[in-house]
Amino acid sequence: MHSLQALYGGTFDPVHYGHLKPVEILANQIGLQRVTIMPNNVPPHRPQPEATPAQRKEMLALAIADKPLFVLDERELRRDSPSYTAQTLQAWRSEQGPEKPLAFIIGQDSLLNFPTWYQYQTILDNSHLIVCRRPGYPLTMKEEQHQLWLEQHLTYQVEDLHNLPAGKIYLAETPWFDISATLIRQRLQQGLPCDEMLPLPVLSYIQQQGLYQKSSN
Ligand SMILES: Nc1ncnc2c1ncn2[C@@H]1O[C@H](COP(=O)(O)OP(=O)(O)OP(=O)(O)O)[C@@H](O)[C@H]1O
Ligand SMILES: O=C(O)c1ccc[n+]([C@@H]2O[C@H](COP(=O)([O-])O)[C@@H](O)[C@H]2O)c1
Repeated sequence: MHSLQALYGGTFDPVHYGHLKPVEILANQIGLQRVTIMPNNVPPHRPQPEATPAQRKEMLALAIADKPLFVLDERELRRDSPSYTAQTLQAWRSEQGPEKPLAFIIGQDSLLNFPTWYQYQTILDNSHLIVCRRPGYPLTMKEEQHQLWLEQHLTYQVEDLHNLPAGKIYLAETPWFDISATLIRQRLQQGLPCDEMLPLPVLSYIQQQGLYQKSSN
């Protein structure tokens, strides 16, 4: 019996409840024992984050310290080249063997941009995609060919994620959390409170490090 392993990649500049809460709920819904959080080093499709890799890693460590569901994976932090998910998942698949069910978790906004990712079609050869809902983003792909691609891979059966090694896309029914790292960076820069948006130890660390104070957004 192979248990489903899930990887959750992101820039996490900073990590917030919009990352953590949907995935905790998802884990309960579909029976995930463990979620591996993987911060990228060089995000492929966006400017370099404001916080350093070490600071983003430390914020994640603080955020998950009391959450045994999550473990941290530093593999992308150790690479100086762009953190292409296709390459990371290829390596992960080689380590885990061909039978193990593997999944990569993303938010709805990432699904919409997914066809622009490096070698995106190979990602489903190595893992499933699990998509969490996010307010403000449509449920359908911008281009018809990508909508067709999505529909070809969609499953509504949680069992498929546990029984097949890869290849399915599952749109999870997680609640909306209207939080983004951009909003947090902007609010901090304006001196507005963010207590409801991210764990207190992360907020204290941000203040202690003097992060997100200049107007870089
Ligand atoms: N509020 C949210 N609800 C659901 N998924 C989210 C949410 N925020 C982020 N995600 C997902 O988490 C992953 C990592 O996101 P990321 O670290 O870029 O956070 P972000 O808040 O989108 O950052 P930024 O505002 O800097 O672009 C992505 O797959 C993204 O879709
Ligand atoms: O491989 C790619 O081309 C690619 C393009 C955009 C994003 N990703 C990955 O998707 C995850 C979420 O990205 P982001 O930018 O929303 O933090 C993170 O692990 C990124 O490395 C990957």
